[in-house]
Amino acid sequence: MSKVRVVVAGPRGRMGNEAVNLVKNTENYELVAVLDHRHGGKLLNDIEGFHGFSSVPVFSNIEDCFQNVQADVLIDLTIPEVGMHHTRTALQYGVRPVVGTTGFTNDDLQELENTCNEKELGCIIAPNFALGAVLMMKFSQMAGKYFRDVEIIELHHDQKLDAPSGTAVKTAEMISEVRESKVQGHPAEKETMAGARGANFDGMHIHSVRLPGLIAHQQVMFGSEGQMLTIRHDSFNRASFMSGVKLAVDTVMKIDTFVYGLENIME
Ligand SMILES: NC(=O)C1=CN([C@@H]2O[C@H](COP(=O)(O)OP(=O)(O)OC[C@H]3O[C@@H](n4cnc5c(N)ncnc54)[C@H](O)[C@@H]3O)[C@@H](O)[C@H]2O)C=CC1
Ligand SMILES: O=C(O)C1=N[C@H](C(=O)O)C[C@H](O)C1
Repeated sequence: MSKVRVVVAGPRGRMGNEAVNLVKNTENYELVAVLDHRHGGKLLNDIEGFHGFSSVPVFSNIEDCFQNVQADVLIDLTIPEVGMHHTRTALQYGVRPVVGTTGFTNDDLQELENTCNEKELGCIIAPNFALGAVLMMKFSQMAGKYFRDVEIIELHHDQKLDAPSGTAVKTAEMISEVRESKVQGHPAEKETMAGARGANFDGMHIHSVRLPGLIAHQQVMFGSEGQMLTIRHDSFNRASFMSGVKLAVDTVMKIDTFVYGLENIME
């Protein structure tokens, strides 16, 4: 069986670094290139912290990359604007994107879905690759059918750029598919300090906590008369995301559609 040829975008990042090691340590994967805006023209081996990658070229321009290297899958773990450009370009070159980068807009997602349909090419966008987090979202969706009052509290490290997290947005979207709409709290509720009630998604509130020491955590709280249900997931390291990245890479090779959320491919 031929190997899956993978390009990783963002190799020096916290997630990109884990993804490079995942590809390196997976027998039927081959790391054919990386995309890094600072080190184009080098070999990955020449970048501090990477050893044993003497045959892996670094590109700063994705077009150059796909014109020079044959790839099957792009794993993108960068920032939203760059991730969107990478994903669009990968699809144009027939390379299947697996995207963990968060912060894409609904318009971005719609555009990518349209392109995938047009090209009949697989693409997986997953706001969270941790299988436990995906279950946390699914369990929250189940609960949302019975509890209309929901507060989502996501907690992350203080280097995170986007708020609320992609996971919190996806959780709210999934709950709102089954929850009867409700504006929560007192009808006359007034914030005496802006932001006190967090972001508002269909009447549900989302609160973003940022602290050094945290990695990625979320709890979804459901309240009702005389009872409360809390569903919580914690990622204590970035390795927690890698089994989901592998599932996505393996799956994207077999599909020709657009998938938003790992829950759609977990059996
Ligand atoms: N789906 C999931 O399970 C997870 C998703 N994430 C998301 O993945 C993304 C990366 O997260 P981290 O690795 O923690 O961030 P990080 O800050 O450690 O890494 C960001 C990467 O983007 C690259 N980058 C930054 N600006 C760039 C530019 N202008 N052009 C090209 N590359 C650029 C950096 O070189 C770096 O490699 C974020 O969007 C984050 O929300 C993070 C953890 C899990
Ligand atoms: O930036 C992070 O760290 C994470 N980002 C993703 C998100 O925005 O949901 C996934 C996970 O929570 C870690």
